Amino acid sequence: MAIKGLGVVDQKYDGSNLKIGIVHARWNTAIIDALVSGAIKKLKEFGVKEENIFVETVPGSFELPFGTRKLQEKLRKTVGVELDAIIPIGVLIKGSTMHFEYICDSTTNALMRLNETLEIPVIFGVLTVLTEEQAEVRAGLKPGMHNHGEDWGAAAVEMATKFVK
Ligand SMILES: O=c1[nH]c(NC[C@H](O)[C@H](O)[C@H](O)CO)c([N+](=O)[O-])c(=O)[nH]1
Repeated sequence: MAIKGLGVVDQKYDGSNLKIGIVHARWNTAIIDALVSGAIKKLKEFGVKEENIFVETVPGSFELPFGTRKLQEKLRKTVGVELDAIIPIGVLIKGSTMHFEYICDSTTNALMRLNETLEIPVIFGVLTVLTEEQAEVRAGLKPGMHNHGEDWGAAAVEMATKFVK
């Protein structure tokens, strides 16, 4: 029996009144696109309306914290929308230098701190993998493998329902 993983996701959460932001990087786009699709698919399964899913992109994962914080501010200013949760999505793949480690660590800590700054759940949607194969597996791009983007969508709905609405 599989041990690791989120387990059964309780479908009782009603996402029909939730407004969810997704900020995704544009590095490793084949993986990003699969993760974003998985997150949106799961959000819709919980009843989140398409018009209440606000997607913005940034160049790379290092820009996710700034883009995540500014998306909430931009939506508040332009369309008067208050988000109930945000899902930053990025894919960091180890190269031949220490660049990967520094971006993983700094971005992860910055996103964690945003949970306090923004007062809404900021879901950790950043893959930090050693190979492209690991990224494909976690984006559900290998037969029978699970798309972690779905877990992030489910986490956003649960956290927003329990602690924001
Ligand atoms: O999202 C990523 N950004 C990456 N670098 C760009 C970085 O996030 C910034 O966009 C860039 O440094 C400009 O600030 C990556 N690598 O360098 O390998 C990567 O794998 N993934």
